[in-house]
Amino acid sequence: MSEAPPNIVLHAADVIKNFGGLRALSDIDLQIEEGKTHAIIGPNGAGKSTLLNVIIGRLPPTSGAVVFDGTVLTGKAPHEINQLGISRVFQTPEIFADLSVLHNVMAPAFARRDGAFRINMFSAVSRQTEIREEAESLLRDFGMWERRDDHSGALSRGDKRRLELCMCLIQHPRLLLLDEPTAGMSRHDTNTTIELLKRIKLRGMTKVIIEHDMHVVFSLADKISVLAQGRIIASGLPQQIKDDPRVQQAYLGGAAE
Ligand SMILES: Nc1ncnc2c1ncn2[C@@H]1O[C@H](COP(=O)(O)OP(=O)(O)OP(=O)(O)O)[C@@H](O)[C@H]1O
Repeated sequence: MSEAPPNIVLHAADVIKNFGGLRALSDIDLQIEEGKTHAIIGPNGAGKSTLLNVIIGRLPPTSGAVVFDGTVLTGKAPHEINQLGISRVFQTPEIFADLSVLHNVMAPAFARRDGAFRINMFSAVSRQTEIREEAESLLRDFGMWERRDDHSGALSRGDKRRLELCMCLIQHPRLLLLDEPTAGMSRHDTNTTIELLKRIKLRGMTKVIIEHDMHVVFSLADKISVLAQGRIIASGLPQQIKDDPRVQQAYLGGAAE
């Protein structure tokens, strides 16, 4: 019996991005399978953040298109793309510094995906209880429970990143984009985050992860694409990428870990 073809949830097709005379992305063809963790790696300046910004609508591609679950994202505003089920954890955490940790996690859940706002007080109250319980459970999972009433602006960089991850997860995205999710974390917090991201995977969430830390990449990725000078030079299973001489040449400086 032949295997069913994988469900491609996101497809960046023939994407080119120029900044003036600089070509940051060239002929990108990237397919992300549903339920998988796809890492994008590459040296500094390779175009990883630009690619993520094109996917989430922060940058328009010069040409080409990004399609998410049959919907063309190109031309849509970032909030519309978010409402379709794509969330992103940024390199610099974007949190509400004046709110408590718990309220930060609860806030994104009130922004309904269809943009509607319910005035029915009874459903609003029960919804609020539901959201609070889920936010509390996420904070427990992420080891942030003790800090739930703290002022978010006072958190360490690593804690802000974990907080932002909780803020994404409460939106139940279909696709989670992680831009260096463990940057600024201690090795212990990095390992805790790896374990949590593995658990999210068990819930079937698709993830695209940009990461410099090879320990994180090889702990999490089902598939890896390597960007160098704006082009995808290799795409495959982690072991294939490790063994690929082009990757060792371009990214790992001639010696894979
Ligand atoms: N807004 C911009 N305007 C002009 N050039 C840009 C802009 N954003 C990125 N670039 C350039 O595009 C290229 C790709 O940058 P990008 O930040 O996407 O790389 P990266 O792989 O994410 O790098 P890093 O790992 O250092 O974050 C670089 O040459 C960068 O200088």
